[in-house]
Amino acid sequence: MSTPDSELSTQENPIGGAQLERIDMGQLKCLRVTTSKAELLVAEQGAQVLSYRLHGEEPLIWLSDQAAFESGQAVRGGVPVCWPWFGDLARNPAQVQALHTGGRLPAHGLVRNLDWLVRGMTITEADEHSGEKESVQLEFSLPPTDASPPLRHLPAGLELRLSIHLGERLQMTLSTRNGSDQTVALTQALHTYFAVGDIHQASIDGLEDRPYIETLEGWSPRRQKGRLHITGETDRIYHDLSGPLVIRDTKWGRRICIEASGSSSAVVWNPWVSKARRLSQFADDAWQHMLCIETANVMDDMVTLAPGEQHSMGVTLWSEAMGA
Ligand SMILES: O=P(O)(O)OC[C@H]1O[C@@H](O)[C@H](O)[C@@H](O)[C@@H]1O
Repeated sequence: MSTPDSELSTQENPIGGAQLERIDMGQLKCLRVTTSKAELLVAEQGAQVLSYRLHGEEPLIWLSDQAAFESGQAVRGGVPVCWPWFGDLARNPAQVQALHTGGRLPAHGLVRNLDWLVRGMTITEADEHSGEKESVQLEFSLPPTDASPPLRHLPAGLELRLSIHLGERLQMTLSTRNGSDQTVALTQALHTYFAVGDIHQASIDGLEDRPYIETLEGWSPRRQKGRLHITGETDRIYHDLSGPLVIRDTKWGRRICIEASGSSSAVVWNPWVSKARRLSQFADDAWQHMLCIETANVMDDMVTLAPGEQHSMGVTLWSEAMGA
């Protein structure tokens, strides 16, 4: 059965089974979802998933031990939403840059440290008669562009939503609708920080033979040879992706599977030793236990929307025991 928003108490779902609670983490209002299989924590600021773990297992999504839960500051870890540009605006296609001539132009766009609106929370209980599976659905939207000062330079009527579905797997879908009267070009990412037992024993399948941009060496074009092992600072933009990406984590004996839709590019990032020391909310040795694989629409994979058009980019995550 589904529980409409109004029936959800701020403590827990009185029906039992899956629970949804409102909690504060420092200055941030958060939603904590607990199902029979997993726990998920999401901040209303940035509609940022902060952590995700299956009960009894290591976290799938990494959250920094030094995370600051402060208003106006993106949290280090989880899944920050990068929109309507990814990374440094100056590195984006000319059509994307052309839309942003006023206001602040921070790395990764404008929305990861804004308060989003909670549009819906739905709990579906398992029902063996109907075959319904237990799940929780959260719906967030960005406030209208004219209601939030950092968004006022965007074309009026541009809308952004994030749907988060927690069932057997975690699914996130970022949808943009161009309700403005002009064509809009944007880049974006679901900047997922994955947790790994030991980066030296982790590798990524699914990038073999794919073209990529090596941002650490003059943004030069390269081609991936074989499976990717992370052996130093890594900051790459992969293109022409089609199948799932898989993190093989030998230390924790599991695979994390990442299936994207509406996206053919991904960013792979690990700061390694010296950049780790310069990062905010990041312990000096934290690089050993995280790996970002960011489901994206970047560079030639940017999204162009005529008035009235919409685009959705999604990612589904799950883990499997190695050898299974
Ligand atoms: O520190 P930030 O702004 O959250 O960015 C973290 C990293 O995000 C990655 O997406 C970029 O490719 C890196 O270059 C960057 O360092």
